[in-house]
Amino acid sequence: MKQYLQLVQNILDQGSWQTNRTGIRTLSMPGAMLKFDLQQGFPAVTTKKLAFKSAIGEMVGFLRAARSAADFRALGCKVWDQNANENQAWLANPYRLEADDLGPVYGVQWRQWPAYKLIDLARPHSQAQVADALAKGYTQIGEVAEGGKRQIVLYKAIDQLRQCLDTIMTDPGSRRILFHGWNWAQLEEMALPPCHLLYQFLVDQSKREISLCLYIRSNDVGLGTPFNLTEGAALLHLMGRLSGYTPRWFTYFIGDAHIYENHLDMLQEQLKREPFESPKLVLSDRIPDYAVTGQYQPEWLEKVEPSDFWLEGYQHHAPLTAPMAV
Ligand SMILES: Nc1nc(=O)c2c([nH]1)NC[C@@H]1CN(c3ccc(C(=O)N[C@@H](CCC(=O)O)C(=O)O)cc3)CN21
Ligand SMILES: O=c1ccn([C@H]2C[C@H](O)[C@@H](COP(=O)(O)O)O2)c(=O)[nH]1
Repeated sequence: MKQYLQLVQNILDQGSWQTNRTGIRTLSMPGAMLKFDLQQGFPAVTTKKLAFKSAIGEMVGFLRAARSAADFRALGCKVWDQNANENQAWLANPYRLEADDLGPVYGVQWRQWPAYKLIDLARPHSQAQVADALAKGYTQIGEVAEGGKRQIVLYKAIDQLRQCLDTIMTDPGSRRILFHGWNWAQLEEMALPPCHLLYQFLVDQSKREISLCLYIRSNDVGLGTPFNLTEGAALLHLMGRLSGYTPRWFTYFIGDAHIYENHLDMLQEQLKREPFESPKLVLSDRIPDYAVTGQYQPEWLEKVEPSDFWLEGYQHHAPLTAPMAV
């Protein structure tokens, strides 16, 4: 995983000091890209011990639309505890429901993006529009009268991830297979607005390969990047397994790439270490391979467990860690 070390070195060479909401300064660099051929191995950091089980637990939590740090802990991932319970701004936020609550973060948007339609009954084809919305799974939740106009309110929770998987199956040539976490209508209800927020899947029908472009608006290169690389690549493997395509290119775009001041020692130490060969990700045989079964089983998006994922041949240097900025 030389690319990770190159990113760290680039930030050290070209970054500049910035202040931010956490009170811990960062060396920051605008714009970075890492691109991995997953056929050559899994992008696990090797210059320290990757908390693989924790990262996979977080991803499984996203798949299940978790909104509580307790849900993540139950999956073996403790990294949300501080954001849920130690951030003063969040503790004072009226949308925080209870201890451990995170609000409608990541998975809630991935699996249950709230969608509303307002249909003015006086406008052309309004009845056909209502019928179309009902056929697409919306339910009528009310009626409002605004300025004398009658409007129907319809609601549905959009399962963006499932729609992506469905589209990979039904229209693999589509250039619209993406899901988004940045829901402006709910940002203020979240403990933290999403960092990894745009996932686009690209299918190569002739090679029977699937690729992912992931955009991360803000990335903590010391702690966040190793997790985000693991989760993005594992998600691509899972989507490939369920749709019968081989995972290939994982392209990782960062908006604000930064190193927190108190992570510098950890990263300097990693730069002194020679990276090992990349390991291989293995998915349990429990997860049905569409290429083998020919049976589409999208319910496995929810059924997978952290124990269904493991690394083979993972060689790493001694563990290193550093505090998370809250
Ligand atoms: N400042 C900050 N950085 C982040 O990367 C981050 C947040 N906040 N808030 C939300 C999530 C949580 N993520 C995190 C948070 C902490 C670790 C972390 O402490 N990792 C340790 C080991 C953790 C473990 O053993 O479970 C590490 O050494 O990798 C990783 C990802 C990524 N996110
Ligand atoms: O998956 C994640 C989640 C969070 N981060 C980091 C990036 C930043 O250091 C903080 C978020 O703070 P903002 O002020 O909202 O940018 O968390 C990450 O790297 N990966």
